[in-house]
Amino acid sequence: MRHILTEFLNNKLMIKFFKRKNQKQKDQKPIDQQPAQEQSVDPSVVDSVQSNATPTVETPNEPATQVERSIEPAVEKPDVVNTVVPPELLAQGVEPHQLNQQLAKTNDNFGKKMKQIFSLKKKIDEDLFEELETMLLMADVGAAATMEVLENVRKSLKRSHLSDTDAVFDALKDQLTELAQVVEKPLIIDDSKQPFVILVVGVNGVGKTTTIAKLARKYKGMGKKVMLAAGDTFRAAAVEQLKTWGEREDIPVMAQNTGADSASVIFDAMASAKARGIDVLIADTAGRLHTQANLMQELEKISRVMRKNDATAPHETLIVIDGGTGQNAISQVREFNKANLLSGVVITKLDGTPKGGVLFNLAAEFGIPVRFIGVGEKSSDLKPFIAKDFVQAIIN
Ligand SMILES: Nc1nc2c(ncn2[C@@H]2O[C@H](COP(=O)(O)OP(=O)(O)OP(=O)(O)O)[C@@H](O)[C@H]2O)c(=O)[nH]1
Repeated sequence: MRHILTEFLNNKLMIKFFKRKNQKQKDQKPIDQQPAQEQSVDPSVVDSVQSNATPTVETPNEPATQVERSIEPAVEKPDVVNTVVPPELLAQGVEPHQLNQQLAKTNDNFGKKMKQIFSLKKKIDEDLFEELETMLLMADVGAAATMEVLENVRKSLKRSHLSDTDAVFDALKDQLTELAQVVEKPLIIDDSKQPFVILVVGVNGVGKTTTIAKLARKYKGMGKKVMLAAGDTFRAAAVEQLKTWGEREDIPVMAQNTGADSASVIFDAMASAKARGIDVLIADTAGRLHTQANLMQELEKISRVMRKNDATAPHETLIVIDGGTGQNAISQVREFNKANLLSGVVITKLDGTPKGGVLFNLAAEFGIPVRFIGVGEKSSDLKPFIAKDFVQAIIN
């Protein structure tokens, strides 16, 4: 029901936007009479999306014990944020991180566009709000989130009785942060679960295998005993990929032949993990197409079978989505969420796309915690999601 409403709002807003655009074109003065920046909102951003990275797996190659570090020292870049991470998250390996460079393409759609808009609009009027609405829609924020955020900006301006455009800029940033905070719930490994089981789902090519590798290395680096289960039994290549990677990293991988029952591979892996005192078991699943209902049923079956081993498993069901696919990623979450099994999201490839606004869309529509964001191919490029850092990186 909610997505029908969202689509309706989307259509309504887009129609309104294009009507406005046409009207503006009619009203437009000849280009040479306009200040150069007046063409600030560039619709071409919609088409300027980077294509997905080539779907070959490149596994990380730093030593497993390497602790994740920020890429650049904060002191050299005044824009860079250093978040104070609560001690309980630090204990889980969550560190302050700097994202400005990695999210530069999304920044083009937010920070830069906002600065353009505010450099031209010196008073708060409907025109300013229309420009902001256009900007947010173009940045993949989605209709429902756009309306919610702008409505809250209006309310906060009313409350604070502020009437300068700087206040709008700040209010918009605050509202985007508030929305992103809804999904800021880093994954905490519950040590009382032996093993803590993470089931990883998502369609082919989104970066699932790479994410599993990054997670395994991260937890191993934190001193945990990690095991992988090659539950994608549809494709021999997927099993081989995990096995080769596991051998190289000295991480055990439980696998059976192609065509084996995925639920039984994961069930056996759980039993073996228990016997070997493994702390974290990460189970891969087939890159099932969300349109294939039988594959969804299989996912439900995997969860059911896991519970025979441990009534509380899986302790985390993570969907991996490719941030560069925008609305498509939203549809994937919607489909997978029909079985109501998802407990976390990983958004990959945010470094190669201007579509990072999809995160707000996700937050407004589903509210499922975004556990990690992928901002590069190295294992250290899988970052716990911290809303303030994210917003500061895309609006600075
Ligand atoms: N730039 C960038 N590339 C990434 C990121 N995450 C994954 N990739 C790349 O995306 C490609 C696909 O990743 P895979 O892990 O093979 O994706 P998959 O979902 O397992 O795909 P299948 O093996 O086809 O099921 C690889 O080239 C990865 O290196 C990321 O956060 N940023």
